[in-house]
Amino acid sequence: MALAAVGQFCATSFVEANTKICCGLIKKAAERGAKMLFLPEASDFIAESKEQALSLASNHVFIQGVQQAAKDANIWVSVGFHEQCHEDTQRLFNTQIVMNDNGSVVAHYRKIHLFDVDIKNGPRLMESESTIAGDSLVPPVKTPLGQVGLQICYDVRFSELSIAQRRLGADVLTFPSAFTVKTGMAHWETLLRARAIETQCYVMAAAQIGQHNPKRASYGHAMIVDPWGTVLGQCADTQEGLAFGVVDLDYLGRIRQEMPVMTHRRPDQYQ
Ligand SMILES: O=C(O)CNC(=O)[C@H](CS)NC(=O)CCC(=O)C(=O)O
Repeated sequence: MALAAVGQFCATSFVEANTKICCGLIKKAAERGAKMLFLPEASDFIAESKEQALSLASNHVFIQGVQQAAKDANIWVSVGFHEQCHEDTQRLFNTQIVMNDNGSVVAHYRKIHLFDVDIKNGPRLMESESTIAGDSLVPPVKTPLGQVGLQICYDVRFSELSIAQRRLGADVLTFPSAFTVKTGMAHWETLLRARAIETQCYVMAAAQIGQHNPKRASYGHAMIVDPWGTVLGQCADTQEGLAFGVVDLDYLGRIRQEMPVMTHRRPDQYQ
């Protein structure tokens, strides 16, 4: 059994300020006894324009700061950030990394589903204009919580990816996010709990919250869901903070044994 934490805050275009907030959350999570902390998607910054994002991504203080904080606090950390691409200098990857309690990166995933949507009365976001889609599913990585499968935000809507992670051995699914307020109100908790229930995995959903800039706001409600679909912890509605939950792999094993949905699947019928 190990304690996990998810973080929630409002990133702006000030990379140093965002770094400081993340390092503070890392320290607090470790002081409370968490073995691993999950931070949101795009924790390094939320930019106001594509041009600003490209210029901010050249600043490497964020990852270095988070690595040092993880090492100092002796805690594993998952975090989302914008990653530069050497072949394409006009777009960035939307990336999640997992680092161990020494600050060394042990897993690296680039978001494969891009959020290109245009909803009546907002939001309209065209992620592919500024982001390069990743092209590989990353096998789960061994952590103090168990095997953690990496996905990001909008990926949560594509259940095939979660099923694939479960097949590869995931105990925990992670969705660092910056959900829009409108889609978050309608879908966020339902999607996360559905992924937890159908895969029988813990779900760690760190989230951005609040008004990042005049054009952009996020829903928040960072939460931890257990493999039965119970919400173990959820961040307060309006502020920066942490939520905690115990990951119990014996409980997870019992749920999988009592209702072995993975062995009941009939891919012969669905494909
Ligand atoms: O823009 C950045 O810098 C970081 N990237 C994001 O915040 C991404 C792309 S715009 N947001 C989402 O995927 C929201 C998904 C969502 O809200 C839903 O699925 O309903």
